[in-house]
Amino acid sequence: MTMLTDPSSKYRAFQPVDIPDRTWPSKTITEVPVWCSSDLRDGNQSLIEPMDPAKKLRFFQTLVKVGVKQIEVAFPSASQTDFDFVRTLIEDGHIPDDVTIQVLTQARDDLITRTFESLRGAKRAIVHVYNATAPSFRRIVFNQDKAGVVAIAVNAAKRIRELAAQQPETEWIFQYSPEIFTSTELEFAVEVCDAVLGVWQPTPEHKVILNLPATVEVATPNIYADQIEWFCRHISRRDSVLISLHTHNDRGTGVAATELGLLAGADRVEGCLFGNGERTGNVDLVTLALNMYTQGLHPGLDFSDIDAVRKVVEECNQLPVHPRHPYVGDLVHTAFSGSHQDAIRKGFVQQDPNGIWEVPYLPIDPADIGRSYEAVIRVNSQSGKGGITYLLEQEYGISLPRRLQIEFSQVVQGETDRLGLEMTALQIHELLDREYLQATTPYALIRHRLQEENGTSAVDIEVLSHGETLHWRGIGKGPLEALVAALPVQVEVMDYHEHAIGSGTNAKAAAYIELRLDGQRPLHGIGIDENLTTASFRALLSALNRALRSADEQAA
Ligand SMILES: CC(=O)SCCNC(=O)CCNC(=O)[C@H](O)C(C)(C)COP(=O)(O)OP(=O)(O)OC[C@H]1O[C@@H](n2cnc3c(N)ncnc32)[C@H](O)[C@@H]1OP(=O)(O)O
Ligand SMILES: CC(C)C(=O)C(=O)O
Repeated sequence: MTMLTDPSSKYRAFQPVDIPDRTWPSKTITEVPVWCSSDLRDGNQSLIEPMDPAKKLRFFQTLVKVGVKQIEVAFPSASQTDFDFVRTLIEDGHIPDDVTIQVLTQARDDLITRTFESLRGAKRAIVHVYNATAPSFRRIVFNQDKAGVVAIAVNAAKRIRELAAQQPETEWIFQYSPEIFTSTELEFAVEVCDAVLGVWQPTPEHKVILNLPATVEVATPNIYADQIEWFCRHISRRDSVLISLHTHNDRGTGVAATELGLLAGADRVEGCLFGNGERTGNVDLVTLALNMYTQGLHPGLDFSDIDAVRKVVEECNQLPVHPRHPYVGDLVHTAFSGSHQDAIRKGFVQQDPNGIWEVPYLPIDPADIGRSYEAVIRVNSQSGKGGITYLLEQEYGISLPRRLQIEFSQVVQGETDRLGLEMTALQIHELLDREYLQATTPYALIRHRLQEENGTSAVDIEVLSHGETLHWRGIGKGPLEALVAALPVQVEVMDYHEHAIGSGTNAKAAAYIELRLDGQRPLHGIGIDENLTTASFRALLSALNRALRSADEQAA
C-alpha cells in the first residue's frame, strides 16, 4: 500500500461549524483556567509500563508541589493497583486540603459502584464518568441509537447521584465527558449533556464539570474553538457548569486547540505534563502554562525548577522528553547558528535586569525556569563570532576586541569543519591558548626590566629564541613603544586593548595587540598576566610570532 492519489476517497474532511458571529477570534487569554492533571490516569494508561504505586505517589507529590489543585489520580475500577492507590492517598493522608482528587469510570453500574468504594473517606472528590457519543461509536462500539446512548449517560448519572448520597462525608463534584466530543454532532452533544445536568441539577454554588474532549484530534484548532463556543451558547444552566477542555495532539495542535478553546469560553483544562498521553499525547500543561507566563499572565503553576519536574516525569513515565520540547527540551534555549548567537549576545548585554524581557530568539528568560545560561550558546560549524565571544566572556572572562573576534572565529571555524563536531567552551579556550597564548616561537619572553623617567620608558628584555637567550633594549614614550623599538624587526601596532579578568587579589590583566609586519596582513596577539605591562609584552610577542609564522608560510 502507498499513499492514495485521491485521499478524499478514504478520508472525510471536517465540516465547519455554522457560527458566523463567533467571538473567540477577537479575544485574548486574560484568566488562568482551573488546571487538572490527568497524568496518573490518561497519561498512565498510555504507558508501555504503567506506574507502580511508588512512582504514582512520587508523581502525585510533584504535581502538588507544582501547584496543580485537581488531579485525576486513577481509574479505580480498572485494576487493584489503581484502586489501592486511591485508598493509599486517602488513608495515608497524602491529599492536601486544597487539592481535589478525581477518578474516572465508564458509565457502567458495577464500575461506578467500585469507584465509589475506592473513594470512601475522601474529604472531597471529583467523580468523572464518560461514554462515547459520536456516530461511529454509537454504531461500532455500543450498537445503540441516540436514545440508547443518552440512556447510558443518564443511568450512570443517576447511579452516581445515588451513591454520592450514601457517602455524605465526602464533598462530591460530578464530571461528565461525552467522549469523542469533537466528532459528535453538536446538537446531540448538548442533548446528552443537558440530560445529565437534568439528573445532577447543578447550581451556580454547586457546579458540575462538563468536559469536552478532543479524544482524537480531527480538525484544525479553530474548529475546536467554534465547537466550544457553540456548546457554551447552547448548553442549559451555563452558570452552573464548568466547561473543561481535554485535548489530544493527533494533528500536533493540542496546545493551539486548547488555547483557542479557552478564548471560546472554557473554564478548565485537563492535560499531562510535557504532553504524555494516548498516541501523540494529551495536551502539554507545561507549555500551556508557560505560554501564559510569557504573555505576562502567571499561570498559578510553578516551574521554577523545570528540570527537576522533568526528571520525575521521565523516571515515572519511563519516556524521555524530546530535546526540542517547548520550554524544557535540552536544546530549546540553545543557539548554534551564528546570527542567532550574535543577536542573543547583544541582547544579554542590553537587557535591563528589571525591564521587559527582550533577548532575541529567547521567548523566556531561561533563569525563570531554573535553567542556567550555559547551554544558551553552543558552537559548531554553523556558528559565528558572537557565540565564541559569548562563551569566552561567560566562562573565562575574556572579552576579545571586535577584529580579534573575527580573526579567531575563522580559527574556530577551521577546527569545527575539521572535527565535524560541536566545540565546548573548554575546547575553544584551549584553541585560543594554543593559537595565541602559546605563540612563543621564535620569541618567548623570559624577563624584562622597565625604567620610566619624565614620560620616557626604557626597557631591557630577555627572550628565548631557538634555545638562545637574546637581550634587547629599547626606548619609547611608553612601555609598549619602548618594546616596539627594541624588536629586531619593524612592526606597526594597529590596535591595543586591555581589561581585567576577575577582581581583587586574584585579578589578572588581559592585553590584545593587533600588529602588522611590513607588507603583511595585520594579526593579533594575546597576553595574560598578573602584571599589565607583562601582559602587554606577551601580547606583542604573541602577535609578532604569529605574524612571522604567517610570513614564513606565505613565503614557503
Ligand atoms: C478516551 C479514554 O481514554 S477513555 C478511558 C480509557 N481507559 C481505560 O479503558 C483504562 C481502564 N480500563 C480498563 O481496564 C477496562 O476497560 C475496564 C476494566 C474498566 C473494563 O473492562 P471490560 O469490562 O473488559 O470492558 P471493556 O473496557 O473492554 O469495554 C467493553 C464494554 O464496555 C462498553 N463500554 C466501553 N466504554 C464504555 C463507557 N464509557 N460507558 C459504558 N460502557 C462502555 C463497551 O460498549 C463494551 O460493551 P460490550 O461488552 O457490551 O460490547
Ligand atoms: C475520558 C475522556 C475525557 C478521555 O480521556 C478522552 O476523551 O480523551
